[in-house]
Amino acid sequence: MSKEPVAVVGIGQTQHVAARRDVSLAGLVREAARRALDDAELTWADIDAVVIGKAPDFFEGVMMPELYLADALGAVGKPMLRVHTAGSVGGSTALVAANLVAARVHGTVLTLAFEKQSESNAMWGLSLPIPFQQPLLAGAGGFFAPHIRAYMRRSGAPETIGALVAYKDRRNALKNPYAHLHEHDITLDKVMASPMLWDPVRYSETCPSSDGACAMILTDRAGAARAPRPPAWMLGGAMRSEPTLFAGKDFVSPQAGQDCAADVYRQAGITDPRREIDGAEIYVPFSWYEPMWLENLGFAGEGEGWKLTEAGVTELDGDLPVNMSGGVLSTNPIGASGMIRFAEAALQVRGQAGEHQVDGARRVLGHAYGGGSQFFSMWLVGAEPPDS
Ligand SMILES: CC(=O)SCCNC(=O)CCNC(=O)[C@H](O)C(C)(C)COP(=O)(O)OP(=O)(O)OC[C@H]1O[C@@H](n2cnc3c(N)ncnc32)[C@H](O)[C@@H]1OP(=O)(O)O
Repeated sequence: MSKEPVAVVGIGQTQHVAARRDVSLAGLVREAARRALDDAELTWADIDAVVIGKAPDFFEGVMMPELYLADALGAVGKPMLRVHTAGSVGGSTALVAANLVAARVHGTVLTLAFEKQSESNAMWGLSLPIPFQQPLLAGAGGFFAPHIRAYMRRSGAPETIGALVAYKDRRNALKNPYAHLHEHDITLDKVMASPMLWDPVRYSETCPSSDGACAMILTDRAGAARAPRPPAWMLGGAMRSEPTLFAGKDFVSPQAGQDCAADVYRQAGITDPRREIDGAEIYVPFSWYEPMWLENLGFAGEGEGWKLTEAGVTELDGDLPVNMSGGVLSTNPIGASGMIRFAEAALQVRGQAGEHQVDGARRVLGHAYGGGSQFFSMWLVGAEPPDS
């Protein structure tokens, strides 16, 4: 039996900031959910099931928050499910919800991902002492910096590439009212003069820690026909995992990421991603991950990703715009960040991305990764249904 086509008919985000002291976790998620319902012009009664995701509980110190969020998310008397795949969770949560629609288990599903990092300290939360290793890691930056160095050495990329990505993403964020960082005085010189945090990652080349939530309403063909605004259609979606450490693991271009992208392209009938995809929202928490993931996702050959960045191809008005919303580099409520990538891709093909809209975007990729580059989730959305 063929799968039911899946449409995104509602999207809601909170204002992403360093600390949302005015709301509880429940208040934060409800705000995003309400906005998604309003966008779809639906009520809580129209939702058949709720699928939520967030990164590890120790980010807020609230264990199993899903136990008390059922009420805030209108899930009393309905199925509710929590997904966890570290930083990629926002993407995999959306895919679990999409698969419930595709399999005709539910007609309309609310999916939501969140993080309220101000309740804790993500950098030190991510500095876990791993058995049998030197306890020298300071946060995710400490973990990923050596892999960036490996990429720089392998590709021969000039030192300026990371700053170019940061300068672009922070300028894009100025066009996105929901973005956390709005640095109106940003310049390339300012990025390059910012303090070195985790060599080679400077202060302006890292993501902030954010509070925020993102929600989407996913529905079937009948639901899409009733939608008040143009839907985004899922053309392909996939997840892949691999262990954090194993002999032969390539941290610069993990096999799981390559396989995940290849699966999505196969489902969507894409044979040349660089030419057939109009833009991408890629999970880039540290600026150098833009060229690294461009290669991992097949947009550039090995060692060539930085050339796209340097040539301006990934700028908002470039040939392959990347992180039009300002990306993770400007907003990182970790658990929500993957879903924000998926939602921003959907906004683009719905023509509703406002000032950071790419003219005529028809097919856009949403990407997320998490853990020690071990979980990947991606989807490709289009302006037309998959069978059109
Ligand atoms: C899979 C993954 O997602 S891996 C990535 C996981 N996330 C991380 O590793 C988080 C990395 N970032 C950090 O650890 C922190 O934001 C740091 C170290 C860069 C800065 O730490 P702090 O100065 O203590 O940040 P804090 O959250 O208190 O924010 C202080 C101010 O600086 C701003 N700020 C935080 N980071 C940045 C940044 N990188 N660039 C510019 N401004 C920033 C905040 O918005 C806030 O401003 P506001 O008071 O006007 O709202």
